[in-house]
Amino acid sequence: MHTESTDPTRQPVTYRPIGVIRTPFTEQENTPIQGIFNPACGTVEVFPEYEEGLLDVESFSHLILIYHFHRANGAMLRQKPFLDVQKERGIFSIRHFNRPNPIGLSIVELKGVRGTTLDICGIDVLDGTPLLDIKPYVRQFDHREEVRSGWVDDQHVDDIREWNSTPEALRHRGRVNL
Ligand SMILES: C[S@@+](CC[C@H](N)C(=O)[O-])C[C@H]1O[C@@H](n2cnc3c(N)ncnc32)[C@H](O)[C@@H]1O
Repeated sequence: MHTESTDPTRQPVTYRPIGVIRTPFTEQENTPIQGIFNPACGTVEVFPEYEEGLLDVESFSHLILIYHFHRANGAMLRQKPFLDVQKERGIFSIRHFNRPNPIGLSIVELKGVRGTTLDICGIDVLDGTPLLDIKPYVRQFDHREEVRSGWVDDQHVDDIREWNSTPEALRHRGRVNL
């Protein structure tokens, strides 16, 4: 999938983690497929050199965490998503961790700030996931009233929390492709 090129737009990009996400999850199969499914809590441990960047973070109820799927195991361009096991979808239409650049994002609830440790809930990542960035979730920027959700709408899933407790969801609990 990688193309050797001198084209400046195709050069590798390197980031250093700003911290690590601590969660109760050690196996992919047992990790929530989206944080909204499960109120699981954990912590974000920001490395000390970034402490100043946490100024004012405590005034937000929700944060967007951007991280590296460090246990991804290969890039794919098509996958069957969790909610639609019959049909493959393009990787950029689903949230699978095996992506060309294994970057994930989670909107989490911020419960408290203790120095460089953030207490969070609604997390869907493995323990030890390297954190790349934190952004505030801002209702005025991030919420949209009228949205289309592509193949997810086709599954007639209006409230994903309700779907999550159906027998169908329980049967597919081991699949983690959404
Ligand atoms: C479907 S992804 C969704 C993550 C994120 N909310 C998103 O939309 O980008 C969540 C799944 O990724 C897997 N996962 C979580 N953390 C991971 C990591 N650090 N490396 C590899 N896979 C991970 C787990 O199986 C989890 O159920």
